[in-house]
Amino acid sequence: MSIVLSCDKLNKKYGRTYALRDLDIQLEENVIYGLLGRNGAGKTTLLNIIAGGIFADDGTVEVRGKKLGKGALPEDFCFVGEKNKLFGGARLIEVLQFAANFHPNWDWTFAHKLLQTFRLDPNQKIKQLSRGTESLVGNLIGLASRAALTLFDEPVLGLDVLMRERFYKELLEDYANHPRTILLSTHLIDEIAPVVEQVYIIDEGSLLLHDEMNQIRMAAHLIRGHSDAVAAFTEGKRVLHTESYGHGKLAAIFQKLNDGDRMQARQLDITIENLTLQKFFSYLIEGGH
Ligand SMILES: Nc1ncnc2c1ncn2[C@@H]1O[C@H](COP(=O)(O)OP(=O)(O)OP(=O)(O)O)[C@@H](O)[C@H]1O
Repeated sequence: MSIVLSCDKLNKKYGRTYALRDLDIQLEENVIYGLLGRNGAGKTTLLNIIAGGIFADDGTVEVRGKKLGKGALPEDFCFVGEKNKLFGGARLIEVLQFAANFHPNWDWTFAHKLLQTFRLDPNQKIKQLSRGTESLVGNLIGLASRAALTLFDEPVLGLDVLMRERFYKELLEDYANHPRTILLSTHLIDEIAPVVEQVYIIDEGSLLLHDEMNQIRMAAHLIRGHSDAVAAFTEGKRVLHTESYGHGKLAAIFQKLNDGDRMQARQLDITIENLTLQKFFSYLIEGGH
């Protein structure tokens, strides 16, 4: 598969704080990625560097094998930022007409459908929109642009459940017909689990994990049983977190289990459950360094 975007050893410091530290990220063609990290992990900094809004102190960004110069934008690219800088005095339709000029694959039929789906009035002035509605305008542009590389920073922040669901549905349906590279940065981890194919998890500006969602699903487990049994079962496995209760213990592990492991679990009277992505993320951040 070909690489669309490659960030190599990105560093960005604000005073003494590292916003990014030796961060490597590679995005392949036609994959939906999740970019996960707690507050201040460096997600927005990374996206802003790719989008040319700020400069890295060190490291490179390459788009389709070509180094991105200072201030240059990737070709056929759309960045939907957390704070949309849309023109307050303009009407929504004017903003869409402006955006359409920048995106060679812009689809007006899809844009009009999204106006209805997101219940947006094309004649309304941007400054009259609520915060959530303004996010929807950004999301509409991100989807209708059909850019080969689309980055969304917290796209569902401030949206109600119905609109969040509509956004994910539209994204998945359109992606199925028009595959492209999409990266979604978000806090709402369990919500994006069914949407994304791969995740990058960053913490304190560094990469903690890059994996396919399917691999995570197959390897993230919660083990429960007698303390000695859990200790015996988890020996040699990657343990992210343990907790004791009475004579019992639970352990969060990140390890694919084979038939032998499952037989051992039965013999030791141990139960195995799948971890949600949210739980896996918390345990990984707390103890997985
Ligand atoms: N302009 C700035 N001046 C000083 N420090 C900054 C600036 N922008 C970001 N930082 C710091 O850099 C680090 C990374 O911030 P960033 O906004 O990239 O994180 P984030 O993962 O997007 O967080 P959130 O999910 O809360 O939006 C944080 O410690 C933040 O305080």
